[in-house]
Parts: sequence; structure tokens; C-alpha cells
Amino acid sequence: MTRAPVAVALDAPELDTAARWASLVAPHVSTLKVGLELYLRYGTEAVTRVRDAGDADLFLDLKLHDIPATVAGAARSVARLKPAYLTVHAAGGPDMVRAAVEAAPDTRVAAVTLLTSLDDADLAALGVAGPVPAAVLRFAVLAVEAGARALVCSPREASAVRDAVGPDVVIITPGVRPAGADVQDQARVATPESALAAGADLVVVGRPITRADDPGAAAAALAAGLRAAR
Ligand SMILES: O=C(O)c1cc(=O)[nH]c(=O)n1[C@@H]1O[C@H](COP(=O)(O)O)[C@@H](O)[C@H]1O
Repeated sequence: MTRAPVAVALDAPELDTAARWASLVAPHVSTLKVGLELYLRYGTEAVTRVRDAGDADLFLDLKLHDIPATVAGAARSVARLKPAYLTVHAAGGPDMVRAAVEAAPDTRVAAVTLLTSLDDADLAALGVAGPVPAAVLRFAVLAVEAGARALVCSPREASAVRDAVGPDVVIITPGVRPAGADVQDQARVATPESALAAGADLVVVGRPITRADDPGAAAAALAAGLRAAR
């Protein structure tokens, strides 16, 4: 059975916990995501342990955002780990995105458009021209023109982003919640089924799976829901 196009966000303070989650969910999902919480504490050991725990693609979510030379150096530092995906912030600008792409040729650099925790009021307060869907499209197109082969946006923008960037760019959507689940700090959310229907290739789900009583069962249920919807 093919595994569901889901990246489980292994956001835990302890590597043992993340490795346990990885082994429970990996039979059901395509991708395991190591983010800042784990990587800043454990470094490359986090990647090695998660890989050993679960056979799945590795998504390294470091959200790099700095001047181009610094991001190139950072991307080079982790490129040897050969993650399937590495995130950078599109807001760093096209030169920065290009620097990451060139420094990590064997990895799909994924440009984060606008964090899924932000809404129109946040954009106004930050002085970023909105509304959200227009800003996401702007960042998406700039990042793809700079060489990004993957984009991160919320499911709500996925369809417009797909129309703008074509079929070859991988669209990744966090801000995903099964119907009725607590949205927590996410502002722009949708269900996993509607994210895929809108054109997402990979949905990112963290707490609804990892904080469930049985993360393996939660991942299996989510995967089954996606299969049924397709
Ligand atoms: O790059 C990401 O993965 C990301 C981008 C974004 O805009 N929003 C977002 O939530 N994420 C990540 O996706 C995961 C969402 O986790 P949950 O809210 O627990 O499902 C976290 O690991 C976030 O760091």
C-alpha cells in the first residue's frame, strides 16, 4: 500500500520521543519532518536517529532566512545530509532563495511563503501588502523564479499557487487539521482532504498526530481518510 502524502512534524523536546513517533507513524506516511526544536538541540544526530527509526523521506525544516552568503553556507552545511526537502523563507528574497538552491543541489529547496500562523491583521501590522492570498502568490512566484522547486503555503492558497506555478513545483501545506481538531496557533487551516483537493502534494501534520494517545493509529486514520477521499 502506498503511504499517504503526509509529512509528520516531529516537534518534540527529546529525541527519544521524536524517534518513537517516527517509528509509529512511518508505516503510514511518506515523510518525516525534523524542525528547529529537534535540530537546534541535537543537530545531525536528530536526522540520523529519525532516519533509523522510520523509513521515509526526510524533510529538514530549518526555515533559513539571512543574507545570501550566510544562507548558502548554512545550506551547504546540511546538504551533505541529503534531506529530500529543506525550507527557507521566501521573504529573504530571490537572491537568498537562489543561493540555497545552488548550495544544496540534491535537495528540493522549499520556500515558505507566509507562515500559516499569520492572517490579514498580522500583515497589516507588519506593513506587508496584503491580503494574504495576494502576498502568498507574490512570494511563491518570486521563489520559483529564483529556482525553488517546492513551496510552503496554507491549503487555502494551494489552488491559486498551483495555477500560478504549474505542475512541477511541489506544494507543501501545513495548517492542516482533521475536521473538528483544535487549530492551536494556526490561523489558516483546512482538512487534509481539502488540501489535497486544492492541489497540495504533501500535507504537514504535527500535533493532531503526535499528541494523540496513539500516534500510529492517528497517522493510519488520517492516511485512510485521504485514500477514501481520492
Ligand atoms: O515550514 C513548515 O513546515 C511550516 C510552515 C508554516 O507556514 N506553518 C507551519 O506550521 N509549518 C510547520 O508545520 C508544522 C505544523 O505543526 P502542527 O501545527 O502541530 O500541525 C510545524 O512543525 C511548523 O513548524
